[in-house]
Amino acid sequence: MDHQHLALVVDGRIKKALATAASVAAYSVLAQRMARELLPDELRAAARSGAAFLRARLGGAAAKERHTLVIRRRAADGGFDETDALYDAARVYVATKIDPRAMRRLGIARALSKEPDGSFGWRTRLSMEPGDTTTDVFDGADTDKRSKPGSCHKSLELSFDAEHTATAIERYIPYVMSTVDNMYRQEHVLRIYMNEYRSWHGVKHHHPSTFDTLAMDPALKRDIIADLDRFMKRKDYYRRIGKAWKRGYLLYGPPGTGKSSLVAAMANYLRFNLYDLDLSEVHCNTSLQKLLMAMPNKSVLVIEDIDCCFTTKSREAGKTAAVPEPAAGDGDSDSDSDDSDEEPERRAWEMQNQQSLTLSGLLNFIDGLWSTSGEQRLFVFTTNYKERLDAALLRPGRMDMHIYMGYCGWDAFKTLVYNYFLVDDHPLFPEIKELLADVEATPAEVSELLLRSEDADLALQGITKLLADRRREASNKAEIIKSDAEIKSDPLPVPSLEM
Ligand SMILES: Nc1ncnc2c1ncn2[C@@H]1O[C@H](COP(=O)(O)OP(=O)(O)OP(=O)(O)O)[C@@H](O)[C@H]1O
Repeated sequence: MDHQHLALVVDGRIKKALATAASVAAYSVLAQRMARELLPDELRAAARSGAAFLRARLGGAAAKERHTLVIRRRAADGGFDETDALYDAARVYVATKIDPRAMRRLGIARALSKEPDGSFGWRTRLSMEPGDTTTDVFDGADTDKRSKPGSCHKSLELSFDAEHTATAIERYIPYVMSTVDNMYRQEHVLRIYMNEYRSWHGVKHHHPSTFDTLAMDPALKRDIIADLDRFMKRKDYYRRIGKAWKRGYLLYGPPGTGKSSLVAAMANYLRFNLYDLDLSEVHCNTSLQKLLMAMPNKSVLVIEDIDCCFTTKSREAGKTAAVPEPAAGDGDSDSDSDDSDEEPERRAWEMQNQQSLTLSGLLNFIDGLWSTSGEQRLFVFTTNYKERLDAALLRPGRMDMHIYMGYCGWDAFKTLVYNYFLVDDHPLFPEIKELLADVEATPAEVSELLLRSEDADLALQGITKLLADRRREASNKAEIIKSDAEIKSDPLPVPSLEM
């Protein structure tokens, strides 16, 4: 017998483990962890699988009809070298289910794998051997996967009770695909793209900011994470309500409160590439459209300091008659860069017509028909001065979430101290907590002081001093203002001259 029985077990806990910890190149690590943490499930699954197998083999009154899906290495109509995407995904998925302790025979290999930071390292990979079995439980339904390596083609077989056919095809297969997609995303090195004139240029993005390291109000942080999670799951929802699968965030607050860090944390969390749009490089709406059209799915568009990007003049220009523009090139661009042989006349024309880049042009494009041509795109605008923003940007429904990034509160402070020193308590904490309630300091200021010393005591003393000085200055200032006000309300009697 030259085939594999792969009996996979998926329940809520394993799904979670896969979502957070799985790595395509770390099958063995994951498998060992799962074996350690989830042994009772595995045993349960093994028992279930055995029973199902016996039922199917022996027949009898209790045996249920089983259906099988054959996942071939090459799709029936695929070209000679074309490997079926589902076959690849299923093999990767199956590998994550291996419990080395439960297998008598296992394939083992050493391979060079790319780490998330872009470096390479050796990893051990385990794989199923012919004759092995694993069971997966998806929403309570058992599925068996079997692999049949043949002489001309290989295939995997997925079998399940006939009553679960719709679940297997419509939900389980997409689940396997998206699980593997997420695993690849965790491994994929993120990039940040910047625009130069009409094209994007990308570099590797290793911004260390994550939601764990971000210092902010914990409830707000939870809300943002929940919002992102909801957004990612809502493909069918957006389709049903007839809206583009995109989401807009407006981040506002004083300089140094973590707006850029939050953008990086969002991109890292979703594993999306960043497109950092510098509008001073964009001279008209056509160029803007070209750039946006080159922005792929699953990406984040960021425009920083949006309040500085559009002058009143340019806002109004959008309302006046459109300036005739030279015919745009092919807008159906998938590439990141397409302006290498841009005609100098076009560039000159656009430079002369800078006023034609408008906020309404940007917003119309983001909300318009183009927005429905892509999926899973985030738009993030940041500003230090929300009150200066155009009403068109603030109107309800324009940006889905307005997020205030404020001065360093107590929880944010503790996060920063933990980030830098792995310290979650200190004798100076009560005094600092009291000071933070009275005076304003940005997380950037606090971070800078924490970075100055490798000694937590010294760093915290520095912060205590900064905050105490600031409180003293504020109280001196308040005293002066108060006495000025008293003088004004109680002016010295002016001598009057009586004739
Ligand atoms: N909320 C925060 N959590 C963690 N670190 C922070 C936070 N805010 C600021 N920092 C630290 O300060 C540096 C500057 O912060 P960041 O650029 O994110 O602030 P910003 O609000 O975007 O500032 P600006 O408005 O000037 O662009 C960061 O690199 C980080 O080290």
